Amino acid sequence: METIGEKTTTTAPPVAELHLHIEGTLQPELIFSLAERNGIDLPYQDIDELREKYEFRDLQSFLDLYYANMAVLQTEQDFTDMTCDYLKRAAAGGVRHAEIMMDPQAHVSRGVALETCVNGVAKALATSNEDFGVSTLLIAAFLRDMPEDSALDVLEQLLDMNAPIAGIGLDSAEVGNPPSKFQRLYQRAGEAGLRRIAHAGEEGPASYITEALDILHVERIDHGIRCMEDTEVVQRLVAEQVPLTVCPLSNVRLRAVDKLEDHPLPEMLAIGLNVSVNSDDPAYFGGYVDDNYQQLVKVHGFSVPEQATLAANSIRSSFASDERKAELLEEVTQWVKESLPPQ
Ligand code: HPA
Ligand SMILES: [Zn+2]
Repeated sequence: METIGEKTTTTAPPVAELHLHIEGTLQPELIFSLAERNGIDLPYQDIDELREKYEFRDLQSFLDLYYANMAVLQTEQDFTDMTCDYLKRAAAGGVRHAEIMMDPQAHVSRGVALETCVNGVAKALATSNEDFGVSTLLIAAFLRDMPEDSALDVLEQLLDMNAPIAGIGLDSAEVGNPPSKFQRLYQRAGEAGLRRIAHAGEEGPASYITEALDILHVERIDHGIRCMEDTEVVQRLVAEQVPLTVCPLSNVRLRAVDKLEDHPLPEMLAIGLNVSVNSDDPAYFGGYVDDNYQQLVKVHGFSVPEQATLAANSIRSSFASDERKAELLEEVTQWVKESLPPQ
């Protein structure tokens, strides 16, 4: 769709992807080829049968399949191949910087060594800028439906092995697992100099956002869309410009919103929240970050300037160096010039 006259464009802007689970990039084709490589029997006959399961009722129904499919990830090479596949596709869609979450507990609990999953992903990230033009950071995400002591144990192992992680995150089943459950984990991460982010306000209430900020001292909120239910929380997020890494297609596919037309992102942008657009688990939710942008243009008529604001928010909210941020913000400026109709 090329509708420059309406100030929209088919190409998404250069962005930083800040909310991406690397295990959520496992495409069905790769699941089947890794299963064959590792001699793993899958409970599906073919890719079509697997894809039929991608109809989710809620976050948990997705997580059940997300964790089950990880069974094919056994060797360092498996993790490297998965990460390279994502970086190649993300780069094609305009991603220039990616801060990638991985769930180490989901792998060590399957008998995969911590070094295997960490080194496998890290090997792909080490040359991502040269290979794909994407600068990257790795974030260890911890499972909130497991005990805090399990997370603390894995974090200590990551620190002991000097794992190349920039920060920690908190994901998995949100309701009933409030951020306050992980106060010691986040205190330890802060003492170790790690950046801190957390999922909050996806299915959980706006109060989880407040807990993540005041008890875990996070710098970014993953999702955060349920802030819109609490005026005071919204006012604080606007005043403090707390980054919210929103995932529109994910919210539709996990039924956090009924359809994209109902998504609060346009209002969130309009009232001055510091929002970015991300793909979350693109292999499961029908699109990479550029597909999210294109759906937002199609359904909500996001203009070139609005897309540029979202892109600039993603870059400014990243943990990239100031030099890298300036470089990417200049690319967004150039994208706007190329996307707007000639004066
Ligand atoms: N929310 C919680 N846990 C997750 C998600 C998410 O969006 N994606 C992968 N694990
Ligand atoms: Zn997520």
